[in-house]
Formats: sequence, C-alpha cells, structure tokens
Amino acid sequence: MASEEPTPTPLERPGRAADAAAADDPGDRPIALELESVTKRYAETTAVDGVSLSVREGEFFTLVGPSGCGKTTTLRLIAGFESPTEGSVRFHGEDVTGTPPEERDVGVVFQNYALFPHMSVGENVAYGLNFADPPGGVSKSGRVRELLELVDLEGMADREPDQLSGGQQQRVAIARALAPGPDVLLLDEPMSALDAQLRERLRVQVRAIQKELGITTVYVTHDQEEALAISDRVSVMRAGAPEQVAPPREIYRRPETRFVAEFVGDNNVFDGTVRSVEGRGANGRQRAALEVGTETFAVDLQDREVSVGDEVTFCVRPENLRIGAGVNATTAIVASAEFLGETTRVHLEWYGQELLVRTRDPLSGDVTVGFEPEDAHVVAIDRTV
Ligand SMILES: Nc1ncnc2c1ncn2[C@@H]1O[C@H](COP(=O)(O)OP(=O)(O)OP(=O)(O)O)[C@@H](O)[C@H]1O
Repeated sequence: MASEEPTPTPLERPGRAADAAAADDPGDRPIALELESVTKRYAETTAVDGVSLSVREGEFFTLVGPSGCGKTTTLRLIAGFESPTEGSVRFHGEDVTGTPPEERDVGVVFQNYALFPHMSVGENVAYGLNFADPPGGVSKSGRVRELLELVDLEGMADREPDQLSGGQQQRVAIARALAPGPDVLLLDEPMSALDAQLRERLRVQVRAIQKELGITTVYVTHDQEEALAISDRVSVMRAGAPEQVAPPREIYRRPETRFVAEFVGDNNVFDGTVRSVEGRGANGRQRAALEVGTETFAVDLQDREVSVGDEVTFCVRPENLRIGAGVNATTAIVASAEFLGETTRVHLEWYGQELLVRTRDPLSGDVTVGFEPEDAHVVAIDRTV
C-alpha cells in the first residue's frame, strides 16, 4: 500500500538522511543521477564533451573549473533545460533524457536569486509549489513556515525581498526550490553575487541544510576553495570534461594531472627526468632520483611505476616546502611576499621558475628550501619506452 502513503516532504526524509549518514562511504549508496557519454554542442562550440559521471543519493557533488569549461551546461543538462547532442541522463536508473524539467523532480537555484520583487518572502516560497499541493499533506502556509525555519528565516514571511540581505535572499531562493520536495537540488554559482564573508557563512548553511535533508545535490562553482569546503566529491572540469572526480582531500593531496595540481590551491610543479629508482624504503614505497635542471631531488613514487629516463612531473604544496631544510635542499631568491594574516605567502625565484612557500617569519635575500620525499606527489609520467 506504499502508493497510498503521502509523499514524504524533504523535511520528513530522516530515513534517507539517516541511511546516507550511516553509510560513511558515499560509494555505498545507490546512484541518484547519472550522465552517460553526454555531449552538448552549440554550432562551433562543444560545451560538454562526452561526460560520464554518477552522483549518489544524499551526496553533495560539485562541478568546479575555470570559466567556460562547461559547468553550467552540465547542470542545465541535468535539470532538463538543455538536451544533449549525444548521450543520456538517468535518474535512479530511469532514462530522463527527453523528459522536460518540470517532470524531473529537481529544484534549481540560480546565481541571481531570481525572486519576485512584488511578492513577499512567504509568497515567493509558496510560488515554488507551482500550484501543486504541498508534499506530506501539510497546508501551504505550514509548508512555507517549515521551509523558512529550515533556512533560518523564521518570522520573515511578510518581508519584501528587497528588505533582506543578499545571503538571506539566496536562502529564500533555496527554500523556494525545496518547496515541492524535489529529489535533487541543483545550485548554479549561488554565492557568486555575495561578498566573501557572506559566502563563507552561506556555504556552511547550505551544507547544513543539505545534510539535514539528505538531499542529492549538484553544485556549480568556479571557486576551488568553496568546492573543497562544501563537497563530498568534486569534479574538476576542463574544456567540457571532468579531469578528476574525487573527494576534496584526494583532489588536494593527490591531483591526477598538472591542471588539477595547479587549479586547486597553490602548488609548485616541477618537471624532471628519472636518473635512478631505489628499492622500497621504510614506508614500502619506491623512491626515484629526479633531475630537475641542475638539481637532483629524491621523490617518493607512492604507487607509480617509473623507469630511468622517464620524464616525470611532480608537485610540492607551498606548506610542504620547508625553509632551511636539509632534505632536497636548493637555494632560491625571495622575489616578493604577501602577508595573509596567519601565514605569509612568499614568492621565490628559482632557475627562472616561481616557487611559492608559506611561512610565519619574514624572509629576504637567498634562502634554502627543501622538501621531504613523501611530500612530493607525481602527477604525470611521460615514458621513454
Ligand atoms: N546557448 C549557448 N550557445 C552557444 N554557446 C554556448 C551556449 N551556452 C554555453 N555556450 C558555450 O559553451 C561553453 C561552456 O559554457 P558554460 O556556461 O557551460 O561554462 P561554465 O564553465 O559554466 O562557465 P562560467 O563559469 O563562465 O559560467 C562556453 O564556451 C560557452 O560560451
């Protein structure tokens, strides 16, 4: 008799949220939405280029990348505002490629709030119901009240949108998108119109709302720091396709390509040639001696296999470049410094290449920097054979 039970509202989805919370690894949850080999072309431009990805139930999944890499188009393909030139979109295994947006059970939040200025906050949220009855058998006003409570705007129903701050307006837009109890929430750069402080506060609130509802969420941003802070998994996109899809820590610590290494956070990227490969050290990993210009550095290979003569690209995060360190030591010249409060970001000149290092103490002149072999991460190998 399940079909006779009222549809649960998102606020009443503790089962789903609890299930999602119980499964620590999002990889254990069923797939909520999937793109398979999706391409979108506009005349000369290929906006999305053969993208395959899947998002699990209750997952917060972020598309991040530079301007024009296809983030918004990917989101619009999921929403149904665009149809793919090739490929298919599936929700819970069901093909929705030809299904119009209003039949897809998605709530969408755009960058510019898009609230109706002549309607009150409460009327704006109620509009999200699209004249349908509220889910869960609650009254329309009850539904508006519970949504405003969810987004921390209780008591604001009678205000006009222009009496609210940008962050509050965006929370009204989120409440409106959630009103009909959608299965999936899609957010396209929802914070880019806000100042830095508001953005940081709103991203904590958005994550809390998403977790409370356990709602599958796809989020678009060009801000890599925001992507790392808010997501379960991140897809770093480049030229219409994902370059790496992984949890934030993995994206940061183990970027798979030079592009990801350079796009996400500060990094020092080196190109070297393998001169020798040592056996496994105490940590069980192989270590290579890499010639970079006139220097030779010892680099842990983690699980990568290299041969003598291979060209290898590796990176070392600025916080892992140690001043005065004895291991892998080399000399660089201080070019400039930016005081950031907790730390200072120092730009060093090193054989025509810029290196970044983070320190607490002021630096000047010539400095010795080094890094531990295990703090280097190999991002690409160009084999000689
Ligand atoms: N309706 C359209 N007609 C023609 N080209 C389009 C259309 N929409 C997007 N494009 C092009 O497709 C590419 C991807 O655009 P998209 O908006 O998806 O990128 P984005 O990563 O979201 O960029 P941004 O961060 O600047 O919003 C761009 O080159 C863009 O100019």
